[in-house]
Amino acid sequence: MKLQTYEALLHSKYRLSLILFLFLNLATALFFMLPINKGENLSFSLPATLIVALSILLLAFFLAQPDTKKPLLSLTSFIMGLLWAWLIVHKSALVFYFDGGFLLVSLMTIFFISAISLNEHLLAFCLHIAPPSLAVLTLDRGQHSLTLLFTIALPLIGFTLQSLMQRRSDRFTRRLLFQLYEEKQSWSDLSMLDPLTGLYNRRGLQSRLESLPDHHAGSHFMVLLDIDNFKAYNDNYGHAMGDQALARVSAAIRDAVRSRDVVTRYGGEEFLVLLTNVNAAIALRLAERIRQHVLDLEIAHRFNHRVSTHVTISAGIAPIIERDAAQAIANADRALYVAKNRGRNTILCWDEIYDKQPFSRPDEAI
Ligand SMILES: Nc1nc2c(ncn2[C@@H]2O[C@H](COP(=O)(O)OP(=O)(O)OP(=O)(O)O)[C@@H](O)[C@H]2O)c(=O)[nH]1
Repeated sequence: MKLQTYEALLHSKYRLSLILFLFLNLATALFFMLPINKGENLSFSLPATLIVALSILLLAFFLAQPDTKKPLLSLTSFIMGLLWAWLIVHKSALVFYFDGGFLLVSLMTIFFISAISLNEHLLAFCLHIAPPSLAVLTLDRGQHSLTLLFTIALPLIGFTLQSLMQRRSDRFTRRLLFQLYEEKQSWSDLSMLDPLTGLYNRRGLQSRLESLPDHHAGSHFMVLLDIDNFKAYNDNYGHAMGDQALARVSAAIRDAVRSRDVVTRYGGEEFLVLLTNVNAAIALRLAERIRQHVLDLEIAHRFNHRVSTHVTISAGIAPIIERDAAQAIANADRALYVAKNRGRNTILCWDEIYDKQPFSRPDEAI
């Protein structure tokens, strides 16, 4: 579940409350048009007609405008509350026998509408019941104060407490969701990094490739790098020293290129650098800088003696053509093998070997 999905869920709940609220107002106002006493005609009072008309209009509006924002619910509730107060005053004048029963029923009806449709919106709830409650208390003139106050206070207190609990639980859910989302993000970030070197792994590279902006052919380059004679280094200095060397070489590669370039640990002692928005000359210069930075580390490697007394690196470079990164990597790989054949500590561009004789892998050549 995404954060946006949760927000969308809250919005759809809000919208449903609004529609239910209008529907209940509409139905109740129509019911209030029925005659109070037997034998009377339908009473089309102005406030009841206004509630019906407003409910229909707003229902049509909200159904047509699904993105309507929250404050409208409070405003609509208050307007409806005022109209209900007006309707109760109007209707009470027509009641044949006044014993407070009509006021009580009216009040309960308003609370019924609010409790069902506004149970998650305390402000709208209060704005809806306030005008009719005041109207009822005024009309009653203190005759049934206790009963009416009890009828108003009990649901109001209950509703407020329930609303506070609901808010706490909503806040908790929201916090939990944010926390889970952040954890998911950091797990996802970690899953793209190589733990030894801190560089991107293949998954990280894939993700960066997917977000690579469109470019004209040949403006991004792949540089595949491989530490020379690393097996001999491991065999003679031990695996732990090998790990240290790998970490230092990784840092040197990262240092040598620009921050927008993507440096990946592609395999054991193999690295892939995605150089973005460069031309062939700059790509070659950056690869040369990497080679020099690694040599400048001066990591002793006696078993690399045919090449140097320090750890060295070889590289193959190839442009990405028609967004085909896999083909560019394959081409860079070929150039790398030829570079190894040519004595290691060497950089070679794909176009230098393109269309030339098939080459053999360095191990096969030795
Ligand atoms: N210490 C350490 N060694 C690793 C790691 N991953 C791969 N290696 C070692 O890297 C070495 C790679 O050796 P090879 O593929 O034979 O290549 P090489 O000896 O570097 O020879 P060339 O590439 O031809 O110059 C192997 O001995 C692997 O065990 C790692 O995470 N840590």
